[in-house]
This record gives sequence, C-alpha cells and structure tokens, in this order.
Amino acid sequence: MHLEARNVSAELAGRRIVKAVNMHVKPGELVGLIGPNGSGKSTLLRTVYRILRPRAGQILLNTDDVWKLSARESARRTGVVVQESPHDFEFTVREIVKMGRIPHKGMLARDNQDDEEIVTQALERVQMLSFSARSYATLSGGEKQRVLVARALAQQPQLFILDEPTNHLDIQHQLELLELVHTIGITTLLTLHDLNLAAAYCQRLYVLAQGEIIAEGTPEQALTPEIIKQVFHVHAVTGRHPLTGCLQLSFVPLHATEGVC
Ligand SMILES: Nc1ncnc2c1ncn2[C@@H]1O[C@H](COP(=O)(O)OP(=O)(O)OP(=O)(O)O)[C@@H](O)[C@H]1O
Repeated sequence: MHLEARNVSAELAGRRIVKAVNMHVKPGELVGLIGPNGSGKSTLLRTVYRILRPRAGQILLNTDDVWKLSARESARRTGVVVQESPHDFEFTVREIVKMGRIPHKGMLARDNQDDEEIVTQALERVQMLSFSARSYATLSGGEKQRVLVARALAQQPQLFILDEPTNHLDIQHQLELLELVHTIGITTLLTLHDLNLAAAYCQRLYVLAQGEIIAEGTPEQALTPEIIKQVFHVHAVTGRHPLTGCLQLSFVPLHATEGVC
C-alpha cells in the first residue's frame, strides 16, 4: 500500500494546525513523523485515518482518496494505534483484539476458526496471550498499549498508523514493538518522540514544526544538529551506535548548567 498526503492542510477550532503538507510512504516502508509537542503530528495522522477531514488537499491510499472510501473500507485497509484508549468497558483482552476483525465481516457474520486463529497469533506477537481472559480495564498502561497493537495486527491492515506507540512501554517492549513493526513489512507511518528510536528503526523521517514539514530524508539527513536545534531548541551531538552502527544522538540544553551529566 502506498500512502500519500498531497498538499494537506487541517484546522482545529478555526486555527490552521497542518499547513500544506506533502509526504508519502512507499509500500513496505517504515516512516517516522517527528516534531515537538503541539507541532501537529497527531492532527496530520487523524486526517490519514479518517477522523479529521482535511481543510484542503488529499490523502491517497494507492490511487484512492481516503475521504471517498467508506469508513468500513478505510478500516479494512488501515490499522491504527493511537493514544486514546477505548473507554474501559468491561471487555476482556481477547474481545478487544477480536474487534480488529469487525471491518472484515458482514453485519451478522459470526467469528469463525480463522478469526480465532488470527486473534491468537496477534496476542502471541505482543506476548499478551496469557492475558486473554483478563478484563482490559485492569491492565497497566503498557499492557493496554500492547493489546491495542494486537488489535491492529488482527485487523491485517495494509497500512499501519501508530501515534506514539512506545508510550507507556518499558525499554524491552519499546524495542520489541519497533522490531515487530520493522519485520512485519507493512507500510507504516508512526510518530515517535524518542529520536534515537526514530533513527534506529525508520527508513525515512519527516520533521514537522508548527504544522509544516521543514526537513525530510534518511535519519542522517533529517536529524542534523542544525535541524534539531532549530526545531527542538537543544544542542545535539551525533555519533554511531557501537553495536548497530545506527545514528545516535545525545542532547544538551541550549543553556546547560555546569555539572549536567
Ligand atoms: N480539539 C482541538 N481544538 C483546538 N485545538 C486543538 C485540538 N486538538 C489539538 N489542538 C491543538 O493543535 C495543535 C497540534 O496538536 P497535535 O496533537 O496535533 O500535536 P502533536 O504534534 O501530536 O503534539 P504532541 O507531541 O504533544 O502529542 C496543538 O497546539 C493543540 O493544542
């Protein structure tokens, strides 16, 4: 699945939050959207997964305008993991993940053996199978996040949209989640605040500042010390990870006091 945002602008409460953004994700590519708090990342993602209609521009899934698809067709193609958790209804973990199958089914169709198997595999992939019978409401923040990833996997989408998917996760589960997304090979657009994780896992990055894309390219092209200073207002020192060879960044406040270590 190829995703393209063509000249997309979006408004909230009469204020232009996303300004004429052009971006694309090639089939199978893992692309990161980074930028400071309030720069418009989630708002841009909402236009892609059909929650917020753009004020101008188009979102194309292959050649189809996402806003001309039915909600159901869009849900069949796009799996979404966002910060807004389902309200803590008394659903079990397995029931939540099974909801990922809904876009694939007719109105009165019942779950079949294939659905059960897909749900089991999705829970296994995020190591939450043993939680199947637990009430979703009783899970920790990180456990809930992994269940929501399993729900998106169960959807078998062609496009993944992930808004801060590593939020709440401990370091092991952050890395495992990004490894999973990386190896699964589905076209993915995600936001990340951790620039080192973005550099390690994303093939390309878009840097958003005040609703505009101000840099794009490989992590090396998009995460230069100059761009980081301009956008995040911190000094960055770049190097290479000794084991992976990935770009590695460390940061210092612009006006660091002595003794910061
Ligand atoms: N419903 C709303 N009404 C008015 N303004 C909103 C609304 N939702 C978000 N905003 C504003 O839109 C701007 C962009 O918000 P958005 O959530 O897209 O940023 P973000 O880059 O995802 O930020 P963060 O990194 O903090 O999650 C912010 O200034 C925010 O306050």
